[in-house]
Amino acid sequence: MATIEISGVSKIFKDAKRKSDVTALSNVDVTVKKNEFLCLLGPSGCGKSTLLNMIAGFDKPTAGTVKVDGQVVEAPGSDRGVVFQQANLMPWLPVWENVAFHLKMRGAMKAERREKAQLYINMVGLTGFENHFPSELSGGMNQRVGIARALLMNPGVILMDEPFGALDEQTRMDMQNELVRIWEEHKGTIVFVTHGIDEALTLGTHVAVMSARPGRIAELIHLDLPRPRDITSPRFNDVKRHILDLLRPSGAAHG
Ligand SMILES: Nc1ncnc2c1ncn2[C@@H]1O[C@H](COP(=O)(O)OP(=O)(O)OP(=O)(O)O)[C@@H](O)[C@H]1O
Repeated sequence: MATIEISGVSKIFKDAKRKSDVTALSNVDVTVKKNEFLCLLGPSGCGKSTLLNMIAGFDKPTAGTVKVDGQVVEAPGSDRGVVFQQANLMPWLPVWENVAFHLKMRGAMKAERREKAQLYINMVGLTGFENHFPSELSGGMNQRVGIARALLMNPGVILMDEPFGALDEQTRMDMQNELVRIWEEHKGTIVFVTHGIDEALTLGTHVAVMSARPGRIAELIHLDLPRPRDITSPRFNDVKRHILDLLRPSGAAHG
């Protein structure tokens, strides 16, 4: 069964101040199967975050439906973990308490929280930093904490909105490799928003190339490339060239 089914989804934002509406998404259909890794790729403003927010349950479509495991999404839920561009950690809590935060909300005892947190801290490569505070860690490490926090609830779906966008190039590449390793180990369905073509091609099993105004899926590409992905390989560059064509305004119009 498909994990995520997006059918005929449109989103219109009412702009009362300017008396004009913004059609952020128009008639989007995408299906993401269990354990697939879908990258939403497209230019700024094409509606990537809007689509992700609707899967997360932060917002609702104007038309169409978003289903996760057959249920229409009405609100956020622990079956979907979300990682944003900024980790949004609680600065007054040490790493392990941030990672186990949702468990605390559920009333879990300290010993259980500490034990569970350690599993996921180890998984994201932060062993030894359990008692550090967010301000004592680098941006990349803070993002690892955010990823560990999302993984801890063992959600079937992880939604990531440009999680490595604020990191330097080297850290971003390290984090991409880490994420693929975690995904291969942990499994689960991932939807990952990016405007980096190399990032999408390094990570995904699929890339949904989006075009702007109004946002729609120009093409859903299945990435049949071996892992680890070699960004210098001819096949990688063939797909990259095809995506660049799709993203050109004329290509998108015909896509
Ligand atoms: N709450 C809102 N109210 C009004 N318009 C909005 C709102 N949220 C998004 N939009 C508009 O919808 C369109 C899509 O925005 P969205 O943030 O989803 O794009 P994006 O592809 O994620 O962009 P970026 O890559 O720059 O983050 C944009 O034109 C944006 O201005």
